[in-house]
Amino acid sequence: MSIERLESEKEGISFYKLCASGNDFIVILNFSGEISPEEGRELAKKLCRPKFSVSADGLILLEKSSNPQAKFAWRFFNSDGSEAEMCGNGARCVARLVTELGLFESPFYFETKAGLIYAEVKGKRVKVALTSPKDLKLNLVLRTDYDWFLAHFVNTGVPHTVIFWEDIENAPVTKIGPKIRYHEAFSPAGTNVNFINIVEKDGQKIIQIRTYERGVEGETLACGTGSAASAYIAYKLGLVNSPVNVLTRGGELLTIYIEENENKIYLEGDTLLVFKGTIFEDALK
Ligand SMILES: N[C@@H](CCC[C@H](N)C(=O)O)C(=O)O
Repeated sequence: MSIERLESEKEGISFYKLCASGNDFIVILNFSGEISPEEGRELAKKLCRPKFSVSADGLILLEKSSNPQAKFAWRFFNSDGSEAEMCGNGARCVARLVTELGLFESPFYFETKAGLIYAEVKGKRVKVALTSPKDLKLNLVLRTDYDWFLAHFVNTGVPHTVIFWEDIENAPVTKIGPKIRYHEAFSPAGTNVNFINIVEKDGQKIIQIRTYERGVEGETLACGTGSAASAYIAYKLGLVNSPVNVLTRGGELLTIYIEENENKIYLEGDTLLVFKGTIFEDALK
């Protein structure tokens, strides 16, 4: 393919690349519905690959919603092509994108498989209200072929298991993560797995977190719903007060607000608009 042809090529899928605290996403405007869910799954598998393609933790299709309360809907695909009900950091990214593009004015609601998400955008800072936490289970004993673990569980849009681990630098994220992710206690949906430690800095408690993500099948630099789940569990155990600061593996702080009266968790942090691009044929083979 010649440079001239590449430059003049009008065909191809336009996309945006965004990042929230090191959790990165490819976002495609699919309001025409041209890309089917099956094609979305295939695109995620191809385009999320590092080195061979754009590289990302997930791919998001923005679509029309039939819910009168929602401005739009999304389909979220993990990098392995699996579809997830929700993604906190992805939600912050799309809220920023549609606002920057002038498509919708903040605040607004949008539709996910987990339910309606409320979003407020202030420049690059985005705050979203997640779906109400459900299925809370504290103090589960999980046996694995390696060892047993004391764990906690909550669904903050997607399923999350939380394990306290003091030496967070050496937490066995990729060794034990998959064993818990596929543990029979969470079958068939599986779970994301968060290792957390609470430290005190300048009189303030901070949760350090590392997450093994379902559908990425590895550690990511941040997980919004995982940070929310961890803060919620630490709060329920009486270990922290709201708002809770969560230090992600990527080094950014996320702020989690727990509103008991509304039974809601809010997730706030910065977002990055990284680039806009066009996918060429070669990358779709
Ligand atoms: N990184 C996300 C969660 C994405 C979905 C997750 N991998 C799953 O399949 O449950 C976040 O920021 O919440």
